[in-house]
Amino acid sequence: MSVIYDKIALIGLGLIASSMALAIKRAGLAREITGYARSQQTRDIAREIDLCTVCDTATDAVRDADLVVLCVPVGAMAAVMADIAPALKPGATLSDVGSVKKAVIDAVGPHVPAGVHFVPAHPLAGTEHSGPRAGFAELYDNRWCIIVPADGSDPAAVARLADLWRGMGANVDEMDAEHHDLVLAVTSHTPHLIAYTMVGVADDLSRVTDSEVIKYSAAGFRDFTRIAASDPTMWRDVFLSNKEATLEILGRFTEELFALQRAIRTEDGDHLHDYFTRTRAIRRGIIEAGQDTDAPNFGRAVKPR
Ligand SMILES: NC(=O)C1=CN([C@@H]2O[C@H](COP(=O)(O)OP(=O)(O)OC[C@H]3O[C@@H](n4cnc5c(N)ncnc54)[C@H](O)[C@@H]3O)[C@@H](O)[C@H]2O)C=CC1
Ligand SMILES: O=C(O)C(=O)Cc1ccc(O)cc1
Repeated sequence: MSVIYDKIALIGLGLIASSMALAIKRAGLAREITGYARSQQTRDIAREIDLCTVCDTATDAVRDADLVVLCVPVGAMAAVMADIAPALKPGATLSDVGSVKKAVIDAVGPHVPAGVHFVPAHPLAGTEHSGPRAGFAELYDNRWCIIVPADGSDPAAVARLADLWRGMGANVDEMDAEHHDLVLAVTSHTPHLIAYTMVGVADDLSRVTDSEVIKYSAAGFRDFTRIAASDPTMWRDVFLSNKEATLEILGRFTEELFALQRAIRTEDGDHLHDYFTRTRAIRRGIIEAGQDTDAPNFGRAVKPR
């Protein structure tokens, strides 16, 4: 791989940015990587692990950068952008990795100076861990990165960012923001909410079940607890900023749940059997289509020890 951007600036040095820095270095995709995080502690850790050139202000990090990537929680993107906007180099590309796209485009877009190319993106890869120590170079290998070109995005800037993500190991697709947010509400956001709920229910019952919930956790519940350990700030922001699509999917989810609840109450075994037969076919279809790669879901990646 060869250099795609001379200088890349990563704002927010958590799981996603640190994995980007390691994947960029692995493939030699940039000559220089700078980074900034709000907390002194995070900057100190990033320096200690030699992640990138860590700056004490966001404006120092983005100065002269050819690509700036916002890697902060979705709700923090607008404020960060307002701070760095005057320091962006004309002709630079600005991107982000937020889990929601329409709200980010609406919040960040108005701050983007003329002459800066805004190309939002979202890598469909992550874990429940946070912070600069959580990153690993393989996180994006064989995962999807969805690029969501804003209206009037420069095709050359889009193609260059796609090359960067491919260089980091990802497969790249394009989608519009609204469609992205609906697809992610189904595949990621609502499942996270269900996991949070299930773990909350188990916790509410803990007086009755004592420690048995943990002791006898089968794989399904263990996955729920893993997901429910994800960063609370990040997920608060995801739900508040993908409100419409999440509520739409939750509405459908509760309708189906009530139908299953009724089938159990009325002992309608045919309903249950038909439903589970249908869902099994969906799972098998995913496997036959080769969509289920080494990890059973895109968030299953585990940091190699
Ligand atoms: N964690 C995951 O599995 C995935 C997360 N994302 C998205 O990536 C973004 C970053 O997530 P992670 O790296 O997981 O989070 P993280 O919690 O590991 O890191 C976030 C970083 O942003 C910094 N930060 C927070 N607020 C800030 C502010 N106002 N100004 C400057 N820095 C600030 C924090 O200090 C931290 O360094 C989020 O927008 C999230 O939606 C996308 C794909 C997967
Ligand atoms: O850890 C998991 O299971 C995930 O689902 C990771 C993840 C979280 C948020 C995203 O926007 C994309 C991927």
